Amino acid sequence: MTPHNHAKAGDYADAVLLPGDPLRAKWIAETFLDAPELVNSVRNCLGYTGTYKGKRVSVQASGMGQPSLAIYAHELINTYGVTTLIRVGTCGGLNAKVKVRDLILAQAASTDSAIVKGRFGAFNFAPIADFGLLRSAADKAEAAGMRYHAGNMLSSDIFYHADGMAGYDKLPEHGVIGVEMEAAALYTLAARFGVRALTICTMTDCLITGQEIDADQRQTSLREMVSVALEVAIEG
Ligand SMILES: O=P(O)(O)O[C@H]1O[C@H](CO)[C@@H](O)[C@H]1O
Ligand SMILES: O=c1cc[nH]c(=O)[nH]1
Repeated sequence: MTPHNHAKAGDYADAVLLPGDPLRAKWIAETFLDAPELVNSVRNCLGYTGTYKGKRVSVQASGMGQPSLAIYAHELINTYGVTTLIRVGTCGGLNAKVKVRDLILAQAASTDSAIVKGRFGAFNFAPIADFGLLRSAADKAEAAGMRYHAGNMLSSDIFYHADGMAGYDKLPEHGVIGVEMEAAALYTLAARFGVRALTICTMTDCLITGQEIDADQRQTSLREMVSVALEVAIEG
C-alpha cells in the first residue's frame, strides 16, 4: 500500500492501461474487461483488474499532468511490479494532417516539464516509447484500418498557454504532431526503472484547424484506441 493506492501486492496485472480520467478507467474496466475488480479508489483515482481475452490486465487512472502520472506510474512499477504501462489518453493536434479521431502513437515525447528537464543537467534527454509496444500498436491499428500517426508528442505542463499557439514555439515546425500532458514523464520513469511504456492518444481537438471531436465520435474513437491498447497489453 502507498499513500495513493490501497491495492495489495498482486492486485495489478503485469500490464496496466493508464487513462488520465478516472471515469475512463471505470468505463474501460466495465466495457472491455471480464470480471473487473476495483483494486484502488484512493482520491477516486480508480484502478481495476480483470481479464481481456482470458489474460489478466489492469487499468489505473493517472490523473492530469506529469506530477500526478509520475506518482501512479512510480508506485505501479516499484510497489506493484508492473512491467508494461500503456497510456490511453486524449490529445490536441499540432499538425493539420492529423484529423480528429486519429490515433497518435507517441514515438517520442518532447516536454517543458521540470520533472524531466531537471534530471539531466546539461543534457536534453529524449523520452521514447518502447519499440516493441510501438510496433505492435502500429501493426494493430493498421490491421484494423484505423488512421494513426507515429511521431513526436509534446507533453506540456500547461494546458492554457497564455500566448496561445505561440506558446508551442517552434515545435510544430520540427515535426511535433500532438500535445498532451503525461507521456514524457511516463517514458522517463520507464527508462529509469527498465520497464516498457507507450502512449496512445486519440486526437480530440486540432489547435491548427480548430476542428473538435463531437460527443458521439468521442466514445467510438476512444473505444478504438482502447481495443488497440488492450491487444498490445495482452501480447506480453
Ligand atoms: O484525456 P487524458 O488522458 O486526461 O489526457 C489529456 O487530457 C487532459 C487535459 O484535458 C490531460 O491529462 C491531457 O494529457
Ligand atoms: O489540446 C489538448 C487536448 C487534450 N489534451 C491536451 O493536453 N491538450
